[in-house]
Amino acid sequence: MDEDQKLAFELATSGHNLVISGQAGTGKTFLVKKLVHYMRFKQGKNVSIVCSTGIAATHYGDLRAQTLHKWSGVEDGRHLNEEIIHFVKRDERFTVAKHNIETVETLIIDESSMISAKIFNQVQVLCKNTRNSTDLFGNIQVVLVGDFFQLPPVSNELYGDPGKHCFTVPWFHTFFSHKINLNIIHRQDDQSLIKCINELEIGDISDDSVAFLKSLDRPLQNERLSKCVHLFARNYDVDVFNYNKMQSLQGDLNVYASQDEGSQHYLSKFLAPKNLGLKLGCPVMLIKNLNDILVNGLCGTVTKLNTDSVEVKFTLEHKTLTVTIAKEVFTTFDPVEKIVLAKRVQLPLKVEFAITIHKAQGMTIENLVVDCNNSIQPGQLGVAIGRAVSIQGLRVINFRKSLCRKHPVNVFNFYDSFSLGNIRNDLTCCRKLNVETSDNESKHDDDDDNDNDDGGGDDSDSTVIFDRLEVDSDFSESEIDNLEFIENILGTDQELLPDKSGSRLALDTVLKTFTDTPVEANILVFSDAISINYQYFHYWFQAQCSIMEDIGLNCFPEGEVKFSQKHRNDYFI
Ligand SMILES: Nc1ncnc2c1ncn2[C@@H]1O[C@H](COP(=O)(O)OP(=O)(O)OP(=O)(O)O)[C@@H](O)[C@H]1O
Repeated sequence: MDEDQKLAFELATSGHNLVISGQAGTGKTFLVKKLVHYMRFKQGKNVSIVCSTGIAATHYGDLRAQTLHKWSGVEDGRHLNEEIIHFVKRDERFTVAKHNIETVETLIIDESSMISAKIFNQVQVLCKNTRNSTDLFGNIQVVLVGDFFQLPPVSNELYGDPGKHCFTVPWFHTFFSHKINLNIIHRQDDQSLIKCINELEIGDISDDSVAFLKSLDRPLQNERLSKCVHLFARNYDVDVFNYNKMQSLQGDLNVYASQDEGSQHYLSKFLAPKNLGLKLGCPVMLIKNLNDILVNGLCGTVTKLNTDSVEVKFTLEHKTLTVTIAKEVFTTFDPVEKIVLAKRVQLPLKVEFAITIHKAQGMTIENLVVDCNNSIQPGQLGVAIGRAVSIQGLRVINFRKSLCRKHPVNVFNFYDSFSLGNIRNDLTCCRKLNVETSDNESKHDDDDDNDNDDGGGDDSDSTVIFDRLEVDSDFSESEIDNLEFIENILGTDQELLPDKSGSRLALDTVLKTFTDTPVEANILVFSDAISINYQYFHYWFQAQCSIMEDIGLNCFPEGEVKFSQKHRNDYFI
C-alpha cells in the first residue's frame, strides 16, 4: 500500500468513520479489499461492503458485496422513511435487511458518488431506528468510499429524489470528521494519460491534453474482437451501436415481446425493451439484480434461445456460470397513491456490444473505445477514459474540448473541506458524538443555509410544512416574479454566461417556451427538452428547477400550506 492508503487503513481499522476519496485508479477498491480482509479475519468484525450499483458490487468477488439498496431494504427508494422503518422492523419480507442492520459493525459504502443524499439519509435514519439508537447510523462505523469528481447520483422525481450528492446531508461533516484523498494513481503509468484523466474529472482540460486525446483517435489492433469494450454516454447511442452489430451477426433473430400494462409515459422509460431481439452468441447484460451473484450490469453471452426464456453464459470474476433467464416483472410505483403506474414483463436483458459510461464506473478495461459524443455530465469523460489501462488499449473518438463539464461548485467546496480533522483514540472525534439530530432535521438546515443545499434529508412523514401564510394563487404574477429573479441572476453571473449575446437569444427562446408551457403539462419533459437543446445552460437549468418548484408552490389554492410528495408529483411528473 502507498502512504495515503496506509493512513486510511490505520484510521478505518481503529474504528473511525472515514471518507476515502481519490481519482480513478488511485486504489480505493484495492484498499477496501485489504481493509475487509483485515477487519473480518484479523479483527473478527462483522463488515458489510455495499455499493451504489450491482455491477460495482461484483468487483468484490468472494468478499460478497451487494447494493446499499438491497442490503438496507430501501429497495429503489420508493418508500417513505416511516414506511421503510416499519417494514424493516416488523415485516418478515425484510428479515434479511433487519439482520444486516442489527448485526453489522462496519459498513463500507463504495462508489458513493452515485448515492443520493435522499437515499443516504434514509439509510441513516433506518439504521438508527432499527438499532433503537439515538446515534447517527445507530453507531455503525461507516467508511464512505468514492470519487465525487466521477458520476453524480441519478435523480428520481417520482420518488422525490433530486439526485443531490450524499455529502450535502447536513450531518455529513460532523459524522465524517476525517477525510482522506488518495493521490497516487496505480491503474495507469503513462503520465500524459494520468494528467488527462485528472483534468477531465475536474472539467478543466489543457491544450496539451486536448492534443493528446485527439491523437488517440486511431483504430485499435483488436477493436473488432468482442473483448474490446465500447462506451457511449447515452443509452440511445448504445442501442444504435448494438442494433448495427446485431445486424452483422450470423444466425436467426428471436424477438421477445413484453407484456405491458399501465401508463405509456412510464412504460417508455423502462430499460427493458418492448421487443428484445436476440441471436445465439450475442453479448447481453443483465438489467436487474436477480440475486447476490446475478446482478444488474453483469455481462454474458446467449447460448440458447427458448420460447420464453434464454440461456446465458455469464463471466464472473474468475469463473463462468450458465443460467436460464426467464421473464421478470418491472414496475413503476407511485409511493403516495400506492399504485403501480406501469408494469412490464420482459427478459431482464439488454444486448450489449457496447455499454454506457454509467455502467462502466469502477471497471478496469484493457481494450477500450470511448465515443465522447453526447457526453453532458461533469466527470463523465473522466470516468470513461479512466477505465483504460494503457494508451495502447485506448481509442478516443469524437472528443471536443466543449464536451468537458465542470462540476457544481459544491463538489469543489467539498474537496476543499478535506482534512484528517482531530483524531482521538476514544473515537469521540467521529463516532461517540452527542449529536442532536432528528430524522427530518436536514429540511430545516436546508431552509437555513441555501449554500449547503441538501434536498436529500427526507422528511420522515414526507410532508413539508411551509410557513407561507399568504399564498399567491395567481400563477402569472408569481411566475413573473420568478422570471425577474432569473433575469437578475443572469444579469450578474458572468461565469455562467461567458458569451452573453448568443446566450441571450437562446435564453429568450427558453423563457418564451417556459411562459407558454403550463406547469402542470409535464415540467420534466420541458426541462429535458431545454437541457438537450441548450446544453450550454445545463447547470443553470438544474438550478432553475428549484425556482420552478417555488412557482408551483405559489400556485396552490389559497389556504393550502402543505406541500406533500403527492403535490410534488402532481406538478412535476
Ligand atoms: N498500492 C497499490 N499497489 C499496486 N497496485 C495497486 C495499488 N493500489 C491499487 N492498485 C491497482 O491499481 C488498479 C486500480 O485500482 P482500483 O480499481 O482499486 O482503483 P479505484 O480508485 O477503485 O478506481 P475507480 O475510481 O476507477 O473505481 C488495480 O489494478 C489495483 O490492483
